[in-house]
Amino acid sequence: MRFSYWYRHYQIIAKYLDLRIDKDFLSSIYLSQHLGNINTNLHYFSKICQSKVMAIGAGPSIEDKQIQQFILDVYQKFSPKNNQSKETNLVVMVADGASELILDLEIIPDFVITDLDGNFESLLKASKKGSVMVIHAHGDNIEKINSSISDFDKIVGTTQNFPLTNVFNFGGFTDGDRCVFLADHFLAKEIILIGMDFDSRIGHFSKRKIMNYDFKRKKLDVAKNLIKLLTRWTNSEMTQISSSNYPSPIYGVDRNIIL
Ligand SMILES: Nc1ncnc2c1ncn2[C@@H]1O[C@H](COP(=O)(O)OP(=O)(O)OP(=O)(O)O)[C@@H](O)[C@H]1O
Ligand SMILES: Nc1nc2c(c(=O)[nH]1)N=C(CO)CN2
Repeated sequence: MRFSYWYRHYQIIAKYLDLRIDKDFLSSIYLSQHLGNINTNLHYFSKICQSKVMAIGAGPSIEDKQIQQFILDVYQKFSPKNNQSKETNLVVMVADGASELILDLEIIPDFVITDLDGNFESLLKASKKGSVMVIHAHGDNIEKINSSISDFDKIVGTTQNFPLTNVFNFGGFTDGDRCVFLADHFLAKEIILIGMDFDSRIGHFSKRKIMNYDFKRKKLDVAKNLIKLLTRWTNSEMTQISSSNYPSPIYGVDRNIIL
């Protein structure tokens, strides 16, 4: 997404959520400093091109057994070690809190998209097992950026503000919709949205203690609207998988499948 186009949306989001744009910028500067001058390996993302991406959020539907079975079935069928056809590579992208479940299912995510707000043990475990950590700097995680970056191995920095050395802006806001923007940016052939239940209750794998419920709900509104916006121009085919317990259709996606 072109930065100038994103920036207009970011300004609207900042106003809606009452965010401090200066603090967002400061956080990105710290992240850039921590990552240093050695070029980030953007080669990590090359596997996304023409792939099938499972973009997994922490909505309540991932607590349902049939959704977990769906994730396992897709993984078993298309993961590089099982995929005989080699036509479509599978890439697993997980938003923050959902990494706990995905690791429990014995899947190592290719990418964990995080603002370091999720279960820290799961983030560390994913990183130790080889996941690329796509770490997002914003005005409300400055302390975590400064204290935790050195705990992770393969890191790519992101921001919702101006891009800086080793800190990229691929568009998107919450960890869930940023998975989808990242997959689109690196030209995924297909994006399967799972656990993106933006109209439902806050998922158990999302933050356990919600400090500000209204703020969290508003962030989910933003996420849903951004994905709707992306459906207007993306060339990736988008399929949303949800469960009948938590219907949260995103209009504009190519297919809505309710399990
Ligand atoms: N009902 C839902 N509850 C929670 N997360 C959801 C839901 N539906 C979709 N999601 C997506 O799953 C992602 C889970 O991420 P998580 O809540 O762990 O971290 P986050 O984006 O940093 O949120 P926050 O900082 O607000 O806690 C969210 O970013 C959101 O995009
Ligand atoms: N300033 C600020 N920016 C964000 C925040 C947040 O809490 N504060 N949360 C996000 C993920 O949900 C994404 N961006």
